[in-house]
Amino acid sequence: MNLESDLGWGKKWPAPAKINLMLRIIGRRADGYHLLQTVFQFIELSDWLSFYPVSDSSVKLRKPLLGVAENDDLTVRAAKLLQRETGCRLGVEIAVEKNLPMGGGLGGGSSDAATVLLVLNRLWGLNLSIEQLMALGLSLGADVPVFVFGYAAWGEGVGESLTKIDLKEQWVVIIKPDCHVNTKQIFSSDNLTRDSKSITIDDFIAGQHNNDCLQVVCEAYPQVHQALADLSVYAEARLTGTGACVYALFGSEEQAQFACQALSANWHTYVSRCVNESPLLSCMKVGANL
Ligand SMILES: C[C@](O)(CO)[C@H](O)COP(=O)(O)OP(=O)(O)OC[C@H]1O[C@@H](n2ccc(N)nc2=O)[C@H](O)[C@@H]1O
Ligand SMILES: Nc1ncnc2c1ncn2[C@@H]1O[C@H](COP(=O)(O)OP(=O)(O)OP(=O)(O)O)[C@@H](O)[C@H]1O
Repeated sequence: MNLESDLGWGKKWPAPAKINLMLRIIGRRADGYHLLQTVFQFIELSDWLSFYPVSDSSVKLRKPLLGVAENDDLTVRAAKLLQRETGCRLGVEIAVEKNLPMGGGLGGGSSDAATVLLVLNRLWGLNLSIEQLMALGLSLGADVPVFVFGYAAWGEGVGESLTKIDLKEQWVVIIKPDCHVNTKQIFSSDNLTRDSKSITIDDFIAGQHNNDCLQVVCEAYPQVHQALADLSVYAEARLTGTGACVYALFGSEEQAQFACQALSANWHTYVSRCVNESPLLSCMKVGANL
């Protein structure tokens, strides 16, 4: 193996999805962003990113995503942000294998950005700390910090104040209804609950799983309402983030596959495993021991 591949150039790095196990909106900041209480857990379902050296300081995508201009892509924005912040003059070509549905509430774009921050920090030899990368990530989107943090977390603030939490690692069945939910549109709704009472981690563990975006999302997107109804035949069905994906947790892979198979006649479904440590973090630990 040569030095380039030892470092991780050309290797495939995961950008896993997240689910929100509950989401409460407890206030709103002067800039319009909402103050949340949420619980993040990762799932193994991932996009995969590879990085290739280039001879100049350009940042480019091997193949831009359909419907996303190259310079708007969160991967490109993350790489350019790192260059700006550190003065790094190295460039990169990024290849993205996109598996996570866009506008699904699974945080795919945010996770792609976090993978770029963490992996290029290593490949470009920048030595930024996790805290510095989380702060940079926050400027790209409220969901980016948790993917840099790398552990299941109780999230507060706009989602950036994170406390590690150990959750049961169950199996998850996800339905992706045939619609893209625009996060900004949901957070702008006049009908959104913005004054939920704060709860504690113990309240969540005792069973408070509500998502304050649920009603507004279901009113705007009847498919999401129908997906929740169909999934709740098998287990408690919940919305992740602002949707559109809905999910249910199962104690075993067999139970999850059973529900998934029945639902897949009418819906686009996924089965995956919930994990407390981000698959990216697990991968980076292996890399660090080379
Ligand atoms: C719904 C969640 O996915 C839950 O994890 C996140 O809160 C959303 O995170 P995100 O998609 O990374 O959000 P951003 O890209 O930062 O913001 C998208 C839009 O959502 C709104 N937004 C987002 C997060 C937040 N705490 N309050 C907000 O009001 C803002 O209007 C913003 O214009
Ligand atoms: N690499 C990327 N992957 C996915 N979407 C991206 C990416 N870069 C930019 N975007 C834009 O971000 C939007 C949200 O995509 P994402 O997959 O993160 O959905 P989401 O999980 O619902 O997140 P959000 O809550 O931000 O809407 C997309 O519709 C797309 O326009």
